[in-house]
Amino acid sequence: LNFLIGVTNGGKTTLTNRIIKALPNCCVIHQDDFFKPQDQIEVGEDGFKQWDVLDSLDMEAMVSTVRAWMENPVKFARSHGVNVTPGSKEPASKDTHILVIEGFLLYNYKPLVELFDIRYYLAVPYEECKRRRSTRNYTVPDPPGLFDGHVWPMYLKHRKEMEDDGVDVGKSLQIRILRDCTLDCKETGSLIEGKFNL
Ligand SMILES: Nc1ncnc2c1ncn2[C@@H]1O[C@H](COP(=O)(O)OP(=O)(O)OP(=O)(O)O)[C@@H](O)[C@H]1O
Ligand SMILES: NC(=O)c1ccc[n+]([C@@H]2O[C@H](CO)[C@@H](O)[C@H]2O)c1
Repeated sequence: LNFLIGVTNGGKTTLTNRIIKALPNCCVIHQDDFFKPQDQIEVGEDGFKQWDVLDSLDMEAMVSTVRAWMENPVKFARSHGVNVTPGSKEPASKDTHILVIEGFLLYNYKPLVELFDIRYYLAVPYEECKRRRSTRNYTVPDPPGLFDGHVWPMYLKHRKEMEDDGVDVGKSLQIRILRDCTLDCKETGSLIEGKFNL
């Protein structure tokens, strides 16, 4: 299981799409697909719909989807239209199957944190993040002031919680990932950090 987490507009989806194009037997689960319907999103004291909190996501459904892949990656791949290499369905097949899970709030949900093998963290500075966000069209468009009033403060809060919980990123691996991902880093202008836990 590979986890790709990072700030909104850090380039997670872009990088994920490149990874799945480059690798066979590679499935992806997007956390954004698990947002609850709009009418179930709470409105905070600040007047904003609280999209950037765990309560806005059906995390149990997300974990069930991850478990479905773990139980039978070949079946999961086929039902999601992912090409599998011939022979993968043999019981003794040694083919490697990869799952990429990408999202902005993955490390703050314990049942998911327990499952990861490899994780990467994408970050972009405030100004760049705000600029990119302003070009996006989400299914529910950002009301004026949402970025500074909700999105960025929640990002800082969750990042701090993650660090306080000791979900740190390994330095040696960071170097290795930086080397492996030189191209992507240059292209995304993103900071990429990672940790292997094998
Ligand atoms: N290498 C890059 N250089 C410049 N802009 C980029 C790069 N990669 C992605 N972007 C732009 O940044 C925006 C966010 O990219 P992407 O959708 O991959 O991010 P994300 O982390 O998945 O965001 P979110 O979680 O909010 O959906 C897009 O408009 C995309 O075109
Ligand atoms: N995908 C959606 O339904 C949706 C709706 C409103 C806001 N968002 C934003 O998506 C980002 C994560 O990718 C978060 O910052 C949400 O604000 C998504």
